[in-house]
Amino acid sequence: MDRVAVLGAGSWGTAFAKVLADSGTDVVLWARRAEVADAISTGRVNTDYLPDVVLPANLTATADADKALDGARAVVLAVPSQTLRENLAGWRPSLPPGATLVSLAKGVELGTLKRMSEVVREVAGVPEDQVAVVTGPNLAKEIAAEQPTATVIACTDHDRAVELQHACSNSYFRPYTNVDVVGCELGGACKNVIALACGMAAGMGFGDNTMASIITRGLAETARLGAALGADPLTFAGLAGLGDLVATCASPLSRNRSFGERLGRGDSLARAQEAAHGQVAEGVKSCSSIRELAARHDVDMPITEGVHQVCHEGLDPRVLTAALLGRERKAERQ
Ligand SMILES: NC(=O)C1=CN([C@@H]2O[C@H](COP(=O)(O)OP(=O)(O)OC[C@H]3O[C@@H](n4cnc5c(N)ncnc54)[C@H](OP(=O)(O)O)[C@@H]3O)[C@@H](O)[C@H]2O)C=CC1
Ligand SMILES: O=C(CO)COP(=O)(O)O
Repeated sequence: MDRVAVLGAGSWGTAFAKVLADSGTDVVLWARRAEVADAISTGRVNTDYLPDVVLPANLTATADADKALDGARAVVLAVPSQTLRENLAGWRPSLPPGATLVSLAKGVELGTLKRMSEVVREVAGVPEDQVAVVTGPNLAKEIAAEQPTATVIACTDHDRAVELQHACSNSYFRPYTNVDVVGCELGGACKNVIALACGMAAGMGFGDNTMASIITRGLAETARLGAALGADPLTFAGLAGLGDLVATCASPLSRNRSFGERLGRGDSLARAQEAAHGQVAEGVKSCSSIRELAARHDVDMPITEGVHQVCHEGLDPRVLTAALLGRERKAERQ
């Protein structure tokens, strides 16, 4: 692939731009603040998000989105889920015709309850097969440090997914393709909410049995939602499902898990938000949209419901624990 634009120079946008560049693809990275673009251009470092990582020479940065988009074969969208619609609407006039539009965001839009690829299709006015999603166990800091990982490129157009796969394959990053966009996106969005629950459990002092139980039951409720929305059930056993769930729920690098941990230790939502230093913990908003989506499709998601109540209705995580344990007894695969 000749040239790729990455729009959004936070942790994952910057790390993914590095992955592309290290795979031999020329990349232009757009940062919304000129000082971030300047620091990358002059010092080869994103001082705000990945201060210890030297970025390769075939990665250039700009604060001018038109410049980044000019002639790009693929456009990677690396902004938070809840701002993607507004950002993309601004970029739409400059999107190169036919370019693959790639979402990195893991969330479900508040209000519309749309997945990110649905938002992209709607705002950019492109067909489903022009939109791809990259998702999997991909903690940005580890990838920026070139620690080996795998990921999934989901697109209904297999050839487009393969083209992107070539553009971002290297010695530390191994992308697989998948045509189940619905399942892959739901896996990425729902695991953030389950990671908040795991963080809460850790904050309350619970150990590995509790974590494993939340992860496994979290996967069960994610798969139930997936089934209702037409996802392939096997996707949830793969990198975009179980893989990302395990990485995010277990890692101290996860913003969602860390956020939940603060709530579990008794911090208020406002204090947890302050401690996030402006970095996005997508599950805090997506717990509400996913809960609504589940209700619309009559799907039972008790952990997601509880996380929503802790984050937005002031429920004490200890009360949530008691409520989850006190639910009506049932068979595991009911
Ligand atoms: N970090 C990770 O490990 C991974 C993240 N993801 C997903 O990728 C997406 C992006 O996350 P990530 O890069 O980590 O987020 P960060 O919080 O690290 O960075 C967010 C980026 O988006 C920019 N931004 C914030 N608000 C707006 C806005 N209103 N308009 C335009 N740009 C904005 C920020 O700019 P500024 O610096 O100027 O505020 C920053 O460049 C999320 O959906 C996340 O779930 C997926 C896999 C891994
Ligand atoms: O999506 C991620 C790892 O795959 C990053 O998780 P956090 O957003 O919780 O840091």
